[in-house]
Amino acid sequence: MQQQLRWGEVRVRQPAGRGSGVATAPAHLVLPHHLQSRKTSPSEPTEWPIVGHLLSLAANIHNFHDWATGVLAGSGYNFEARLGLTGLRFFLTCDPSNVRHVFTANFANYPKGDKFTVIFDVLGGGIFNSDGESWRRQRVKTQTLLADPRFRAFTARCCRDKVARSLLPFLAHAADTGRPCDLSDVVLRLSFDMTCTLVFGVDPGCLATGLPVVPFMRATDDALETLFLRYITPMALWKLMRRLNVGPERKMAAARRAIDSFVAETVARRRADKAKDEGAAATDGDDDDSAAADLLSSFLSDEESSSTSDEFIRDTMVNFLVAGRDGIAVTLSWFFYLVSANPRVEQKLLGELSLVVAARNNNGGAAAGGSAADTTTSGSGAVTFDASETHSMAYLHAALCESLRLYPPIPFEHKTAAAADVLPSGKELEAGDQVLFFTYSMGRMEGVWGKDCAEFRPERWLTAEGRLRHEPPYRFFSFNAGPRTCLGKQMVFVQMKTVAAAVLWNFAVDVVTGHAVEPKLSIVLHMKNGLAVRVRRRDDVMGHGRS
Ligand code: HEM
Repeated sequence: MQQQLRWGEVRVRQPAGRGSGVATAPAHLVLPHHLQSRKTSPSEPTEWPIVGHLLSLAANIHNFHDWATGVLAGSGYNFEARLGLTGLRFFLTCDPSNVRHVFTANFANYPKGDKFTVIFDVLGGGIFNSDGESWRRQRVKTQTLLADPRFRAFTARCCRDKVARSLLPFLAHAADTGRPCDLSDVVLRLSFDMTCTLVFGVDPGCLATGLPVVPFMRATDDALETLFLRYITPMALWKLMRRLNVGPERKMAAARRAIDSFVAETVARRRADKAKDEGAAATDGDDDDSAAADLLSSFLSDEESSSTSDEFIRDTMVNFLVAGRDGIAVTLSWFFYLVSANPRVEQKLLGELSLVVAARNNNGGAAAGGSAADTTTSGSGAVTFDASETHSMAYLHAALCESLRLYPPIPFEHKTAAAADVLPSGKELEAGDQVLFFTYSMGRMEGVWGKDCAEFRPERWLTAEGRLRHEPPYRFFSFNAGPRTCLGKQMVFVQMKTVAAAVLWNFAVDVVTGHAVEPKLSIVLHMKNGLAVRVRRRDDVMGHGRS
């Protein structure tokens, strides 16, 4: 029987006198270098002639994040992916020393770059999409807006109210009917409503009864989905689709129209309200202390904003929306999934919450900084927690960090070298070389997080005294590192702890048996099949309730 040939091997005629027929010879003996398949370790994908690593990528695309993690683990945290004759190559890394170098030490050599700006055109000239002086100015302004004590108080209040008025009643209804729900959709709607309230001062009502389709939310979903396709499609091709208004680019154009018209209407309304308020204040001779604290209002009340174009305001607000809406939702989805699979952690979280409730009861029923009536029970009779109470919950904080380590909402970061450079791992980069930093993989490397790196173990974030342990951002990279570190980190913990505490205390969350939970291939680490769960009221959970 004729022997099956492997890729990269070729049949050669046996020289006369050594028998007839064909025999196989290693490709490197007969093919030019660029036509040979190459592989230096078993975990490394094979590099085929003409297509490079594309075949391996295509074969593993359904399991991309874990496959890439295996490749990086097997190749010492660094790997160069080459896409054959396209000439494209990407250096993949999850090496903390490379992160520290690129994001901090040699930050100036790694701007977002033109490619990012072109792909993410929906972000306009906003902070995510800018470099240099424009970025620096926007960062200072954003820092000021987010650090304003009025905005912080508004964030805590909005989140607690939304949890009490929408989330807990929704879950109570799901528990009473016993029907499963997609918790990842529920928290995405919650986070979209909260983020729109904080950014625009408008709650679009995505988490209303019946979970309605909200065109503005649908438009942002469509835009994010198309952005990922742009990332993996040759630029000339998606630009052609954009010109012809076909395929995903048609969806993107419609999404942009919907986003732009929502933002334009909201900005116009707010400018009109502001003019009215100023007119009234001039008549009364009174300054308005109760002015709205959302970011758009604060932005417009700034002196300079009267000369700021509507286009720039649109870009700024869309960037805030994109920053806020997915991170919280994605983190909470994975958090509830991990907690439901780890009863030991769940019990420790309930134990920590019991102490808060006991302290509240000793205090006459009032949470610190608020009255008992508006901070402890929602309309459905469920208990909510105030930011002043969740602030001290170190174990809950640690469990959220642990979730962010294993499932970072932004699973990879992309940088292009402006000038030639040598990375600490030894990799020599030329100007224009692209580097992909695999945050998802870094959270799963034994050399970085220890032998138990695959386990969900919040204790790794705590000192022996139970205080939070600081992890440098180049190891815990979920919020980025260096001068472009996430500006929303402090506020998202306030929001996520408020949501997580209320859900955990009032409900037991069980993932529906047989439901396959896996990451989606996207620029954001959503769940591919959602998170089908059943919720039960804690009061009804025998032998599993809180102490
Ligand atoms: C769990 C939730 C969140 C996570 C995991 C997260 C993570 C990140 C990451 C990885 C980046 C770097 C993105 C890049 O440059 O490619 C970033 C940037 C940023 N984040 Fe967040 N983020 C979250 C929530 C928020 C929220 C709620 C806000 C508030 C509006 C926010 C504001 C920002 C801003 C303004 C930047 C840009 C910083 C700059 O380029 O200088 N983030 N975030």
